[in-house]
Amino acid sequence: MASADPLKRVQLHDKEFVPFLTHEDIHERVKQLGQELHHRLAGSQPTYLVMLKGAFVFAADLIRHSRLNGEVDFVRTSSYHGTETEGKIRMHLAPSPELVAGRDVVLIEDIVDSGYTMQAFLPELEALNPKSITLVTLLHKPESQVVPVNIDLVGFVIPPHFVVGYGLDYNGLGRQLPAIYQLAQDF
Ligand SMILES: O=P(O)(O)OC[C@H]1O[C@H](OP(=O)(O)OP(=O)(O)O)[C@H](O)[C@@H]1O
Ligand code: HPA
Ligand SMILES: [Mg+2]
Repeated sequence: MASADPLKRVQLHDKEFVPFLTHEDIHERVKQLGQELHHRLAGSQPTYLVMLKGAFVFAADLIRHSRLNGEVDFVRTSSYHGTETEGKIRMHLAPSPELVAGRDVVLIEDIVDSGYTMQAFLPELEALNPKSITLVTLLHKPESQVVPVNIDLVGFVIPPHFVVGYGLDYNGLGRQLPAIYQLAQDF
């Protein structure tokens, strides 16, 4: 995994972030994940369920690389204030039941960190009776995970530092960055 230029730090609100994964690292891995999805779900017309807001950039790339003729739907939850989860998951937008019932659902997350979001959301999704659920996350922080989550595909296993970019935010900022950065004060 190539490391990004250490000189290009970014400032978001009160915090500084240092490069961690380059756009090229991410692009290469997302392409592989798309190909893996293509093989796993060959012959299916899945529903891609995108967890807003964080997963919108990853999902846009992953869906195109998977080359499967599926439908897209969106879910929106939130729980983070600054760099910490509040532990309480708020549901702002629920999935469309008709796009889940009897369908192969590809649930697209940007990150599984504490696991609280998936712990709260997966039972709600299962209650809508999908044919199958394939959980894909770009990033996974196993050392930060508090509750167990069954993840089917992981882009990068990363250390327990707060990250931004490629859809992920710090208090709303940083989602537009093409690369991924880690919180500088963690080093
Ligand atoms: O495993 P967890 O500790 O629950 O963290 C993962 C969740 O946290 C982030 O969402 P957030 O609540 O920040 O909302 P956002 O996607 O709108 O930024 C991220 O997008 C995941 O959905
Ligand atoms: O490290 C993170 N960065 C941004 N959002 C997040 N949501 C959970 N963990 C993170
Ligand atoms: Mg967030």
